Amino acid sequence: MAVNSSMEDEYQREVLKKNTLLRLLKYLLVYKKQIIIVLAVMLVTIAVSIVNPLLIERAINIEIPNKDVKGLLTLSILAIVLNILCVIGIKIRMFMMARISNHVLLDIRNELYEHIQTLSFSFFDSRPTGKILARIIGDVNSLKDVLSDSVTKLIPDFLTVIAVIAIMVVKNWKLAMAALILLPFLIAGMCLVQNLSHRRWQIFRKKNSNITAFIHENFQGIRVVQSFTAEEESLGEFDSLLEQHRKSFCDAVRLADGYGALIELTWGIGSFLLYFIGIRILGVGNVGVGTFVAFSSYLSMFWGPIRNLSNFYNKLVTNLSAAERIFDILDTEPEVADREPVKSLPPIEGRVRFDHVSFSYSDEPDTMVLNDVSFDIAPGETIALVGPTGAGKTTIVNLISRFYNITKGRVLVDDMSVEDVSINSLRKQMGVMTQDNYLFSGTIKENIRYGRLDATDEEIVAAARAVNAHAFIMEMEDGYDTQISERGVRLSIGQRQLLAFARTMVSDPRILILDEATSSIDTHTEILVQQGIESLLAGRTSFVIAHRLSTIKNADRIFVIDDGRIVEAGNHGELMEKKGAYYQLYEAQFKNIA
Ligand SMILES: Nc1ncnc2c1ncn2[C@@H]1O[C@H](COP(=O)(O)OP(=O)(O)OP(=O)(O)O)[C@@H](O)[C@H]1O
Repeated sequence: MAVNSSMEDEYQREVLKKNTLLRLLKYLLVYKKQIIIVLAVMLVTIAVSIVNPLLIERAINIEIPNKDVKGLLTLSILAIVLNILCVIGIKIRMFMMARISNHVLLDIRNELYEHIQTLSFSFFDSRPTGKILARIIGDVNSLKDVLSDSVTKLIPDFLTVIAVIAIMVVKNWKLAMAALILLPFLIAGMCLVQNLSHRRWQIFRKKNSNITAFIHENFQGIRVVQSFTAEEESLGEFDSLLEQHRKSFCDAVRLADGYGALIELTWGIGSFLLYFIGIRILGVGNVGVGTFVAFSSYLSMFWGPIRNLSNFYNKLVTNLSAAERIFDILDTEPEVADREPVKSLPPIEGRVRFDHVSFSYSDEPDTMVLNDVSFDIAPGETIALVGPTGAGKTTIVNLISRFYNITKGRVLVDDMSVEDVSINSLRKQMGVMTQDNYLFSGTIKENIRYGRLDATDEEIVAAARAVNAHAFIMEMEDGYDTQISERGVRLSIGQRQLLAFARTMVSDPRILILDEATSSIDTHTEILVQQGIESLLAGRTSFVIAHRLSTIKNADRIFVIDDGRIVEAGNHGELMEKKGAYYQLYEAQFKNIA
């Protein structure tokens, strides 16, 4: 199913819930030492809470009838000390557990982020950024409660239930049976409800992710939305997403609420049975008031945790779908990956060869975007790629950097197939400049240094000078230390291009891929940009998806691409003489641009 729209639900594999749970617990086990301390503290607090009713029973059955004030006082002091210890213990365990679960969330988020970085273009092509964000932020956040509750609630509640049952059975098994007789019904109800509930929470998560994707996409494109005055339509779509979200939440929560009522009912009937059987069948005289009071306390100590456990179970079912979504991404293998045995590409001269390359973005037949493309480029040559839109120019350059796996044929760099060398060693020697020229928030210097992280300040200035960016940078308030915001919105389009040139210049790649921006800029900046391009291209093998006549004319060879094939190749003069596809393109497109 398509996922590249905020209006569509993502496809998600059905995953065995038990596996998801075990996998989540593995993250907790990294902190087993701290968890052991939490559990030890917890055992003490549980023991104290279980002893409490026994103290009351003793007070009512023995000390009060015997009017033993000293005994009562001793019991009270003991109860106070134990309960203070219990409160301190609870605070310690809560603090420690909050820290552990926070660490686990960071670990998961880190692993997710690291993994997503390894995924190929095809992964990002098929998913809006908002949906990826929803998984890294929203889904990971919703695991927080499950993680901390699984240790701070699940284990103590479970232990409490076991301990209370044991004490009740030892003290009076008939009363114990009376109190617990409804438990099997509750468990059966829980099993019935959970499958349905899980599915509904899965739907809710998808709707949630659609909203994040929509908001992200809309704010990214806010300039387009506002300039086309499409706010109303946007709002309409958003309302519809909110409505779907509300409905999915209500569907899921209705089940959860119904289940909560069932627990309360079972608790009430359990208490009734305890008193009924105790008084009518066993007789108060046979049981003792103190024992009744103690049993009544145990009953709430029993049903309280049972209620917590089922709430936890509910939460688990709710959030397990978030965990599944996270693991779904972690299990996605990068389509483009190093092939074993992987070799590092040694420093290259810059020869590039396409050997009968065909390529399709999808697995479906008859969708070839490139058809049997072959060429051989000598080191240092500049190739201009021209052709109608959608012809396959970007696709050709994407394959040189191996952003996608080639469907048929081979791409060779210095006679080594790009599929046989490590992706890292290949891309390190390439400079890829798309029209996007993405700049990050930070200083100008940091943005240029992104090209090569160990570049010195002098190298950064030299690179900026070489591409004509130095002058405008020095005119800014803090020169190279001027802060720019995300995407460089404070800069003009021409300035952004010059900065992107400097960033590539500092990385000093042997092979340069440049998608020339088409946007028109003022004549002065245009001259600067043209000179910048010339300095960038000098001495490197360059592929330019060319839109400037000057670049095309200066290129050693021009490839005219049409329908995924090279239909003509040669320099400007040769192709003009030929009066073929290039000549027509020149007459139609390039003749009138300087
Ligand atoms: N990520 C993608 N997934 C699927 N199809 C794609 C993808 N990118 C491009 N295409 C398709 O591949 C074909 C070639 O696209 P490409 O971007 O290589 O063309 P182009 O010559 O660079 O066009 P332009 O000059 O408009 O940028 C087009 O039909 C396009 O729709």
